[in-house]
Amino acid sequence: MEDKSRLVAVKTLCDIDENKAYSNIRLNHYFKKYNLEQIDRAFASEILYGTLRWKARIDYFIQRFSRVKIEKMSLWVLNCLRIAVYQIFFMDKVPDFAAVNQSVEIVKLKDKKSSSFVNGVLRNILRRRNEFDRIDIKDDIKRLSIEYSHPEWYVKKFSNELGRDFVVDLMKKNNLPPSLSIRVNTLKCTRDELKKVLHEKGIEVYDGKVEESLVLKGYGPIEKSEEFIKGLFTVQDESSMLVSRVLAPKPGERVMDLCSAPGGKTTHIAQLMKNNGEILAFDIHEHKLELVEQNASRLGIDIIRTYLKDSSIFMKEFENSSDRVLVDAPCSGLGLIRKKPEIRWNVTMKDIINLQKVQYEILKNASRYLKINGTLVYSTCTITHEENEEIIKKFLNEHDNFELVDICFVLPERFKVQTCKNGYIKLFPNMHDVDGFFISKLRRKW
Ligand SMILES: C[S@@+](CC[C@H](N)C(=O)[O-])C[C@H]1O[C@@H](n2cnc3c(N)ncnc32)[C@H](O)[C@@H]1O
Repeated sequence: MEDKSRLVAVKTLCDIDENKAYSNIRLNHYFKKYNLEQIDRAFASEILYGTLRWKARIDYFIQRFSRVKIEKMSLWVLNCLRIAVYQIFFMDKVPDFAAVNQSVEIVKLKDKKSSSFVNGVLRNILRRRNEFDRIDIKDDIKRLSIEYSHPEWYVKKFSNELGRDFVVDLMKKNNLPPSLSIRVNTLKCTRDELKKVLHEKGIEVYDGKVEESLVLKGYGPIEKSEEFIKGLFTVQDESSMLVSRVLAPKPGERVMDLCSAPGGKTTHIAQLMKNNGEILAFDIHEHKLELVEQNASRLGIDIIRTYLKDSSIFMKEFENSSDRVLVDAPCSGLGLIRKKPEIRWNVTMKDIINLQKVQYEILKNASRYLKINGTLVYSTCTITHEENEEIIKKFLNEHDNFELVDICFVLPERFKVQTCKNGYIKLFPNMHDVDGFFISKLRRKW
């Protein structure tokens, strides 16, 4: 089997469909297993992420040309069809015959007798390729769901909450691969210094919207670069960088980060504290806490102590002890659809409702670890009001010793939306060109 890239894409797609696996983790697993070169990794990633993004649209088209219902196909067969359709309609440089033949070859690896079926459907599709844009659905929500390849519940929910035009714009943005932002490790160098070094290496690099961010275009495997290994930067989205800025920790303070892994914000907090003070970093997963430690060590940070704990259970020993507490809560992740397109297919409304419970418990506990006048930041990488505004509203109803605090002055101009003076912001990829995020800041009054 020559074509390992496409094979890796099909295997990863099947893992995601079968086990709700994370795309990046499975992809890396197969990259190593099949020993893929950089160029093949890039090709596999493009096919995988593109297919995931356009899955509903691709499936709709496949169904039109197949007598067998999609639900009746094996995942192996279906994903071989999907990647071929993606290549035919979304990748200019792939010849049709290569897309078709390679999928037929991959099907044979597991299911020889289905190869003629796959060949037939794909040849049919090629003959009537001009019909790809035809969507014969009257219902507006259902049609948008196919046209922009998002689940119906998503289109319905956010059309109601944010308006139809906004959601169309959001879905368009969700379907575009984002640029890569990195956070300069200001403990080791300045933004200008790192920019110069990367520029000299031929990387297209620009100042980002946050003080310590750089945005890279057309980058390679940046995490293998000498600068990364030396700890001069961390890969982090700009909206995520704003969280630690809103927390605004100072050198010498004690900060608790209750959901810390893999440490993006924890290490940023350490940076803002000039590696002076104390950060207690909690998480429920041991293997993820190891990442916090590895990241801290690479970045030259030594004020972080990790704790394997369930933050939804109150820890009496930390009561009234901290200047600042961060709750970067586990959430549905719907703000990250650009980077992890599978999230849209894996999350359900039931998940969102279930997450509310743990989010609220962690926030409630967090409030008890603060000293009087202490700062509490609650953030998520999702855009649902259930996991954001509703949590804060309930918290304030039950905690009259807390108030929301104006955060406008810490935000770069571009992010100053109306609500920031009321103590919170919600960021959207289509409005702010960053991951979708919610950030709120509270103060303990007494
Ligand atoms: C949004 S991620 C945190 C990202 C992290 N703050 C960063 O910037 O790199 C949420 C984290 O919460 C952890 N988590 C989930 N439930 C938890 C719980 N009950 N107690 C502590 N951590 C939990 C997850 O393992 C995950 O690492």
